[in-house]
Amino acid sequence: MTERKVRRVSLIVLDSVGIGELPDAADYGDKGSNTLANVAKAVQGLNLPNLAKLGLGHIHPLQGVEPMTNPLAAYGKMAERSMGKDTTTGHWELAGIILEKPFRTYPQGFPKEIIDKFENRIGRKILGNVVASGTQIIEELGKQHMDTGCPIVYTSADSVFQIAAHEDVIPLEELYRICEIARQMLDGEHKVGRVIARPFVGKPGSFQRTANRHDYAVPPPVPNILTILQEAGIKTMGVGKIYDIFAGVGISDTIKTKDNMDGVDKTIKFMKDTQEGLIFANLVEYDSLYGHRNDPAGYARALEAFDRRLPEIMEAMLPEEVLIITADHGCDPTTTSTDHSREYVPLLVYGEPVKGGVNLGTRTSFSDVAASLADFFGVNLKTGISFVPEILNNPKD
Ligand SMILES: O=P(O)(O)O[C@H]1O[C@H](CO)[C@@H](O)[C@H]1O
Ligand SMILES: [Mn+2]
Ligand SMILES: [Mn+2]
Repeated sequence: MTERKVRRVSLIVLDSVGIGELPDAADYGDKGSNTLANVAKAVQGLNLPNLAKLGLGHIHPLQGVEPMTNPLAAYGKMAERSMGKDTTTGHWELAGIILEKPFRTYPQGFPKEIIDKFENRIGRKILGNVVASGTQIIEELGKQHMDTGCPIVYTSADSVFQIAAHEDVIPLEELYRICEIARQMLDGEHKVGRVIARPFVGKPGSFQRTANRHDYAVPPPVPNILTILQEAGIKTMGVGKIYDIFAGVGISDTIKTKDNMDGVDKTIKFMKDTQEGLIFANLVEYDSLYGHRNDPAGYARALEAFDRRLPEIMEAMLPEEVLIITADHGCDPTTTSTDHSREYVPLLVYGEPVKGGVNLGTRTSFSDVAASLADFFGVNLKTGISFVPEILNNPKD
């Protein structure tokens, strides 16, 4: 057991904010993807003065983001070691879980025997069973769904079984129940990463998805850094999707969010209310509203909105606190693909305990974050390489 070095760590995941193709990106159809750099180019330069001050411009050339002299944070980028590019795999690796076997995906839809069994169990036929973008598939099949009462099943490049239904046709309660049936069924050989309820409202031509989305994840392997911290009596607080991504395992407290700015508000609320532990936040809109929807201008605005809130987050920090800003995969909105991209993620580590300006280089796994959390909190974890020795101010040894 090492010595505890900080009181609190705030770990903020900017969902899908990748920073350049991984060496094996071509295997995933993602050659040339670079979410941050391509968004910056598409809008002729990003206005991110606060992230620039931390050192974002040192990680990769980004139009409009200068590499400042004396950056306040230690900076680098991380490769994903697990074979995947989905949210679950990315977050689990940040928590020290390396998936040897990727979650199974269904580029041709789900096998007949699964669909037959599912239809029998829920007492309704289904529509779709294809790879699709969620907003497009409800436009395409929404009317037929309303006429027949058949839910729409679709998947993506991620390991997901998504069920879309109009809230007036299949009430939420029933939608959640049929998702639980799917979750139960999709085990063993067909253990998909997530079953997702995708309710929507409105009329044909103007359907809108609602905030009643619900994710049913497979529970993560243990131990991981969250369960280890919890067992050591260190509180773990999830903001936004974190609780769902870990199926609640290793999460002491959780708070839901409406959007990115609410995610920042709730993160700051935890920072004000709790004096110690890990605050683990996910800001999902980069991915859900802009990355998957191929909207670089919206993506840029959302990055700039976060940047404007960064000083508030920094002010809420304790003297013995470290802020880590990173991501879970890419989702380049400038490529034709509407799916995630296999990318490096940025790494910024800031706070009084940390030496600014240290180049943390190219890390071989996201699990270096977990190893560093273990190091900061003085607990043991066997995965990843801690960057704490490289950045700690006045190590007490
Ligand atoms: O296109 P929509 O429905 O937003 O779905 C996207 O969101 C899913 C889960 O985050 C991904 O697998 C992708 O399919
Ligand atoms: Mn994600
Ligand atoms: Mn996504």
